[in-house]
Amino acid sequence: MISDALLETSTVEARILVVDDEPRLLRSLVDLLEEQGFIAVPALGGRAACELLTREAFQLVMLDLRMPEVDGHQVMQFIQDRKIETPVIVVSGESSFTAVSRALRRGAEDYIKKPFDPEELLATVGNVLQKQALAWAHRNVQMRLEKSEELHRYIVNTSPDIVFMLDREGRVCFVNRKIEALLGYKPSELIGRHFRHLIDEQDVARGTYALQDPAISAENPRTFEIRLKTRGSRKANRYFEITAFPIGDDSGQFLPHEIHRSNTSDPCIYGSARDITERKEAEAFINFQAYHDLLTRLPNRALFKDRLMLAITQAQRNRQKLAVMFLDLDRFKVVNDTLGHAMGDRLLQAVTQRLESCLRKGDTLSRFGGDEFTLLLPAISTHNDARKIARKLISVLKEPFQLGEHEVFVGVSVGIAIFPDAGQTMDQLIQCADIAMYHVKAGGKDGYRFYSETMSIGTANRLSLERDLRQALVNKELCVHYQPQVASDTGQVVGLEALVRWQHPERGLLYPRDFLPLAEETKLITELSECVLDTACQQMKQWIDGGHRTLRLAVNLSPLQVDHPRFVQNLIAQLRAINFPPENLEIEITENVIMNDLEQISRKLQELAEHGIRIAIDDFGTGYSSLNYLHRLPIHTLKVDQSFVRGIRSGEDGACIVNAIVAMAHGLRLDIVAEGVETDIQLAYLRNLGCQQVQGFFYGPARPASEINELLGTRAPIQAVV
Ligand SMILES: Nc1nc2c(ncn2[C@@H]2O[C@H](COP(=O)(O)O[C@H]3[C@@H](O)[C@H](n4cnc5c(=O)[nH]c(N)nc54)O[C@@H]3COP(=O)(O)O)[C@@H](O)[C@H]2O)c(=O)[nH]1
Repeated sequence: MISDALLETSTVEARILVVDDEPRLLRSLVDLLEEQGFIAVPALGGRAACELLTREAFQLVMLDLRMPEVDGHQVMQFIQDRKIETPVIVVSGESSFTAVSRALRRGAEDYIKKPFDPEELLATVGNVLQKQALAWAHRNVQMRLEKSEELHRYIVNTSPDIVFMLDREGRVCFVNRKIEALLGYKPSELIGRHFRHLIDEQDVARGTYALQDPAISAENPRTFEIRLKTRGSRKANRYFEITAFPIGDDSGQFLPHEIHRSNTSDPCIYGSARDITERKEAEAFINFQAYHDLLTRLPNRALFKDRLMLAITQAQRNRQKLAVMFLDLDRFKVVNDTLGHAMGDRLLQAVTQRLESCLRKGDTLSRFGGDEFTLLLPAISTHNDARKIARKLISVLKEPFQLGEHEVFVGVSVGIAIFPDAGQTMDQLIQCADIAMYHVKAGGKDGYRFYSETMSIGTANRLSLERDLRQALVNKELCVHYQPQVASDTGQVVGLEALVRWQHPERGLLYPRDFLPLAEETKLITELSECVLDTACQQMKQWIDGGHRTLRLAVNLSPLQVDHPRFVQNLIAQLRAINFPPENLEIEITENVIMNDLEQISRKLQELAEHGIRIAIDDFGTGYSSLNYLHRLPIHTLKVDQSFVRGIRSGEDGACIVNAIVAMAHGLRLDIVAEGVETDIQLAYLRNLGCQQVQGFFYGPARPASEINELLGTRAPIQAVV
């Protein structure tokens, strides 16, 4: 190894090791060299020379050949073995061809014959030293170059970006090792392949065009985003930001070694590719979030409106129809409130899946908020197309949902608005579908309706109706009608259900379906129900005091009323105020009210039962599926819903359900009242089944108190209304 100090020394200051076994000759050679300004170090014999070469560095060795013990050939062997890179000039009395060629083969630079000519010797020394200095300088440059290339190679290979070069045809001439980490290809397998093979199919045209653009230059590089294909990775492609520009013709000489070995022509384009996959994914997520509902992954309101606007434009252009549906889940609140929000979320996801299973590719289902969905069916031919889909949606949601260990039932109310009949604009169509949906809800839920103009009139009237309802409570326009509950075996009236009516000054007698949904929406229901309870209790008190001691009053309670924190105290206070016997009162609540908050309801009902008030479950069998609560609550009566009673007449299924409910009520020792009895066949069937009490148009509708007075006055069994 050559030390830097030696390299920097001029040939004049060179240290020269002079080796001879003849002291006189040695001295004269040293003197001659020192006179010329060299630093001459004498070594008397081969052994001394080897010792000095081991310890010190020299730029030249002047070496005698024939020496005792260690001769000149052995010293050269020593120099060779130790890889000492000091040139040797042999100064010897031997001049045979064999001796000279042997010395030169061993590595001697030159050969001077003794006795030597001082001038010739000095000229040879100067030549060898200069040659040596040149060789060392060249080696030095070479080493620096190698180091520099190594450094650049390191920089290129450890770059966080892919660095590449392409030839004029677009074939890869060079690519750094980063490509393996990012895309899974070894650089060697890409050399010679066209860059286009790496580009994702969707971006090939854009990518190749960008690289061929004649406008790009080193000063004006082209930067573009593109997807590159991966190999052996979970992702099929990754996003890159590529910066590329053409390189000059003379760049070839600076190129990495491997380029020259490849089967490509000269590099023409230099580029770097930065992996921006994470940024792209984050952007995509933010974008997705802005236009989708994260729970269901459905388009949100904004995206739905956008798609609807486009669909309207297209439908207008092609003179086609389209349908907008507004879907609102029935009984979702009950599940959410009773089983918790996590279950509510799972239900919404499951509902989404089922709804999606009914749709075609071009349809857009969106979550509008809460348990509301909207659906766009672009380009339908007739109302019938929308009708079929609506029926399908309703039918798939009818099946129970399994949420963990809970089996729950929801339904859906669907309002449909058809373009252009219902409206011409996006907002009009959504609003009309919403109005139609509201009418489905008001009419008993779980169904569909097409929007019609008359619905809007109703909607416009809602505001005035609300004002009127407030006024009605003040003006005492609400009245109570009573429907008899009759013992199925004797025909005796055993109870009366209080049902509210509204004697509207202009519209005449209104029924609960005309105003109760509005009363619930506006929260006027609490006041209304209290007013009904008060009127009915006062009236019933007169009948009880008149001798009908066991006559029972059944009153419907609204969920809001029951939900009130002072519900029990208020009810008891109300009864006490008129001295009403609590055991003559039966409150009717639906299963949904119970499931709203089972714990709290259970406490409240327990308190009421302790006061002697009876509790009936209204519309039994139509609400929440879990029957657990029957054990946990103080329930006295089950009221079989009219829909099941109707089934007695129309088919086996309805009758089966009635059979099951009556059997269960017997098993649980509960009273049973069958609602909606309209025919003697139904009455006979129920009586045979052991259903003790019935109620329905067979015995007449709810009637004003005056008519009930007459009915009770006769004390005879009540007659069927023919
Ligand atoms: N919170 C309050 N809710 C009330 C009050 N009054 C009524 N309601 C609720 O409105 C529902 C509808 O009541 P209504 O229109 O009066 O209908 C009742 C009966 O008229 C009807 N019925 C009775 N027999 C028959 C029949 O043979 N056929 C037939 N098609 N309908 C019949 O059923 C309704 C009674 O049902 P139910 O209450 O389930 O016993 C009503 O359901 C109440 O929920 C009120 O003051 N407060």
